[in-house]
Amino acid sequence: MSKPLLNKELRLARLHNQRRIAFSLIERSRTLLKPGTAFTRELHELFRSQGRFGSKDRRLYRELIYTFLRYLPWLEEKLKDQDNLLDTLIQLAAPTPEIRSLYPTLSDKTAHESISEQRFKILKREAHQLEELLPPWFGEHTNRKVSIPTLLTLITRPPLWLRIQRDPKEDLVDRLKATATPEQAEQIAKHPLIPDCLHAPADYPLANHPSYLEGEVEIQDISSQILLNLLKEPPRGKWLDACAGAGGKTLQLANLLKPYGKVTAFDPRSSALRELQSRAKRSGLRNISVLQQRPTKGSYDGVLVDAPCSGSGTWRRHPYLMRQTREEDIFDHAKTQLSILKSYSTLVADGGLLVYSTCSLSRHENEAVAERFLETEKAFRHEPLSPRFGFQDRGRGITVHPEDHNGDGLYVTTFRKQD
Ligand SMILES: C[S@@+](CC[C@H](N)C(=O)[O-])C[C@H]1O[C@@H](n2cnc3c(N)ncnc32)[C@H](O)[C@@H]1O
Repeated sequence: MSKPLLNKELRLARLHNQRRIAFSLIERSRTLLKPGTAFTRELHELFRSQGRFGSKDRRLYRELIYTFLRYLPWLEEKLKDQDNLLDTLIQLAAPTPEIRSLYPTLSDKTAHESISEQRFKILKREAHQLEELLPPWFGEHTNRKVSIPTLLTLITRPPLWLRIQRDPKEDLVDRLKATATPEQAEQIAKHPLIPDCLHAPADYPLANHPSYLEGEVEIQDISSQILLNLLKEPPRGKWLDACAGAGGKTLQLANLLKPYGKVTAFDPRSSALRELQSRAKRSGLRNISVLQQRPTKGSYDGVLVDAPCSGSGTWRRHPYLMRQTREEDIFDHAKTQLSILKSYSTLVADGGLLVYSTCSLSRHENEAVAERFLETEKAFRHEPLSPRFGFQDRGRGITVHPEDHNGDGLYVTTFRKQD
């Protein structure tokens, strides 16, 4: 047998194997959709159970599984036909290098739709039908009508948003472009409106880039970056980031505070705090401290309560949440949010600011919680956010929708404690 023929056969055998593994993982991932299942952790375990999975394998199978979850209501019937399901998924998924390697297996050689928002058309559906992909209660919960642009955003994964954390010595954009493919390089640019914000394609290989390893840039979704830029006055003094998670906002806050203030971060998840500490170290910022115990005393000029929530604003990044969240979960979250907000409001100094935010698009977790808070906490008044980037606080906070800046969805409102 000649060598090229052998290579072709090996390649086909590999593709066949990849498709078999993908299908089995997709079937098994459906069992992780029960409400309350830690989907990402379980998926990680599922990948580990496959033995020798490298980062490329994980990227490939995750992209296929997440694509499946985005379109689940339309794809369930295709589970009966493995080849048909995989061919469809390969066309719907983002054309990453790993996905591209699967193209030749498409039986009908259909060209991949280059415009991500139009890919659903291969399923012979119209844009308005995309609503069928969302949980039926969702439209009733949002404070803006679920429009076609909303739907198109919710079914596509967002780009990689970066925040410039340190003034770069030389042109950062050029350095990021230097390690990108020509296609990726074309999409790397500074945002024209949002300070320090950079756009890169979702598949940009950032993990080993010196600018990332040395803390010159951090990963932070654009809407999350917008949040602190909407405060009426730049933050000053002593701040508490009460629900800091892995520190996305802690780092940005520390940057905005320096050299006039500092931020103390807390989160009940010690693993998140460990990640926060390593990111803080990388950033070189010295005005961040971490609390391992929930703070019960103290008086802060600002307290940020970025509360745990349903995460519906992050469905495009975490499509499993769209499949796991039930309407009753939203109401449970709202109760927890109100209680967390009230408990940390006691740490706000007289004249200080309390910031409440969620990455939910449900008004029950957002405006309704803020209203209930103001009903009982008479020392606080709503303080309107700054009208920037086209947003306007009409007395009920601001919702940044995923389609506004091609990022996550979130809600933010602020309360001033009276002197
Ligand atoms: C939306 S996430 C925070 C994201 C983070 N602020 C960021 O910018 O990356 C909500 C966080 O609240 C934490 N949390 C849950 N219950 C809490 C509580 N009672 N007090 C403080 N944090 C809590 C969760 O562990 C989770 O990390």
